[in-house]
Amino acid sequence: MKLLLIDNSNTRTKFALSEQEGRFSETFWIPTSEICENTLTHALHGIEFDASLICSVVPLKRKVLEDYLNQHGPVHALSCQSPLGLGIDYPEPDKIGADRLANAVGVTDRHGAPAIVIDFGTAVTFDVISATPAYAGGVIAPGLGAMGEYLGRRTALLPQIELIEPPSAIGKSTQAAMQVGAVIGYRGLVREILSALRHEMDGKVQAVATGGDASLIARGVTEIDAVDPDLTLHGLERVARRVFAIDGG
Ligand SMILES: Nc1ncnc2c1ncn2[C@@H]1O[C@H](COP(=O)(O)OP(=O)(O)OP(=O)(O)O)[C@@H](O)[C@H]1O
Ligand SMILES: CC(C)(CO)[C@@H](O)C(=O)NCCC(=O)O
Ligand SMILES: [K+]
Repeated sequence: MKLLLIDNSNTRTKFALSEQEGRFSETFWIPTSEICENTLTHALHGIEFDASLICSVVPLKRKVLEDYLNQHGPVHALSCQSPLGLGIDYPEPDKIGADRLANAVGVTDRHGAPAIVIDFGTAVTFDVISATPAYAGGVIAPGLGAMGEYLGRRTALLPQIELIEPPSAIGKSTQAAMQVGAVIGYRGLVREILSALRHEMDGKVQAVATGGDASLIARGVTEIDAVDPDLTLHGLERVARRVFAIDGG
């Protein structure tokens, strides 16, 4: 059975086909702002699949995706009601972003629990999975992109910057100085939050990073144990296999 997995996030919407567990083909992305019936028809032209699973944190786009995919077979939208294989220890489970739930499933399945998963996307999210395993809550902070963009928009003299490793901590240009603030400053944010989370948990807890900016920020941060770029997709696949009753689900 061929599954179409869709991660509908605020910046990019990622698509992947899965026929064999853990192997993704036909992976591509579309800017989320451009998701409409037309772009979907073009992007999915010639791609065959039997069922699809949507993980959306953009309700209007989720509706467009669901309406389109419903014409092409069974569709499941990931939520706290989905067969996650995890408990949820949280006062209002239906308020948790579907991507955060997918990340919790992915990290538990691939790395075990307890764990902290950090997703460096438009926002950076930290999600905690207890030893049970159960989703226990987490942290939402501005993404690295937002940190870079904000100063360029709100000041007269500061430019937009490219988010790359600065050559030294002492910035020798406006751009370099801003890159230190964003990239090195961001690593400090990550270390401090991880330390506070681990302080409230028992024993050794691994931290796994994913999302667009994960490899840049994780560089040299020993508090992050692994970078797993496709963690959200793996979580989606795991849930899809259960929903559509595929072997190994
Ligand atoms: N080709 C790219 N296009 C857009 N962003 C990119 C790209 N490559 C890396 N990035 C970085 O990835 C970040 C966005 O990450 P990602 O694609 O994981 O976002 P997202 O999943 O849409 O975010 P979110 O889930 O928070 O909405 C941006 O801050 C940017 O710095
Ligand atoms: C935090 C984001 C934007 C990260 O993609 C998403 O998970 C979301 O919109 N969540 C809803 C609020 C919450 O998770 O508490
Ligand atoms: K994401």
